[in-house]
Amino acid sequence: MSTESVIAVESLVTHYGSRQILKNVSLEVRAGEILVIMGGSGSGKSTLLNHLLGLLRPTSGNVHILGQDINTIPDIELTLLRQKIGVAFQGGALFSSLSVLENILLPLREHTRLDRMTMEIMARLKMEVVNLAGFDALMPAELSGGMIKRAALARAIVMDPRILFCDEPSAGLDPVVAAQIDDLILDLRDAMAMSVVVVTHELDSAFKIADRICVLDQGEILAIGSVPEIRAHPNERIQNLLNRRVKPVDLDPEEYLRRLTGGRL
Ligand SMILES: Nc1ncnc2c1ncn2[C@@H]1O[C@H](COP(=O)(O)OP(=O)(O)OP(=O)(O)O)[C@@H](O)[C@H]1O
Repeated sequence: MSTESVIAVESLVTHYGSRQILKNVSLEVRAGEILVIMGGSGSGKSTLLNHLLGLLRPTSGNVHILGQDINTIPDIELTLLRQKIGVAFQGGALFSSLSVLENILLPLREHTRLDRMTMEIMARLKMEVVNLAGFDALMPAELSGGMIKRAALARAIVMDPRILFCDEPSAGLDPVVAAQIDDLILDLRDAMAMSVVVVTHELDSAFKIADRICVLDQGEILAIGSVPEIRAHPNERIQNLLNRRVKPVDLDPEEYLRRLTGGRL
């Protein structure tokens, strides 16, 4: 694995209204690695992912993707940068009125001027890779959960991205199908020499695919390290997360009263 970094996040702070959600988050993603961002519900995973995609602006701090500051680059360069990034959204985000093939063709139609036959060949190559060959004409409603995830992955990699983002790739799948998706992500990284950022709360999946795991809790990074390092980490909050022990969040009494009264006190 290279030490070149494809993503660099520095001192990221973000708020929703007056509430601080990410607290001084810094991390890097190295070329060719699979970095798993892991954390419980509400820990800030989706918020962090949205920052990495340039969909949210931070209160302070910055995010560099492939060497460019995603919050300050001109729109035209942002469009070019986005072509080097593939995103497999949670739930697939397939267009229900388009067939599997048409869904996978979308990025090529949007970003290239290739002729139809070339685009179809490129899309079908990726359908082979994700084991969906021959399912061109099926509509999203006709797909199983695992097939939806595979179609979303095929669409995310159709432009041969440098970085692939996967949001909860195995959530909602039975264990066997979830394990197949994990294997597919490992195969894709090896075959396409991409960096992969996976957001998940599935421990088994994280331990199986991660080169490094970033543990997020209440908007802060508790640790970043290899699977053995995270498993053996002495931090109690990390061990609680790994052992699925739910510890009540320390609540400020004033904040608690404000919540109970709907902000009227
Ligand atoms: N649009 C929003 N407006 C206000 N607060 C928000 C918004 N989106 C998220 N939050 C809050 O920010 C915190 C982090 O949410 P986020 O969705 O990033 O967590 P998550 O780790 O992805 O959770 P999950 O695994 O349940 O999806 C939560 O407390 C959530 O309530």
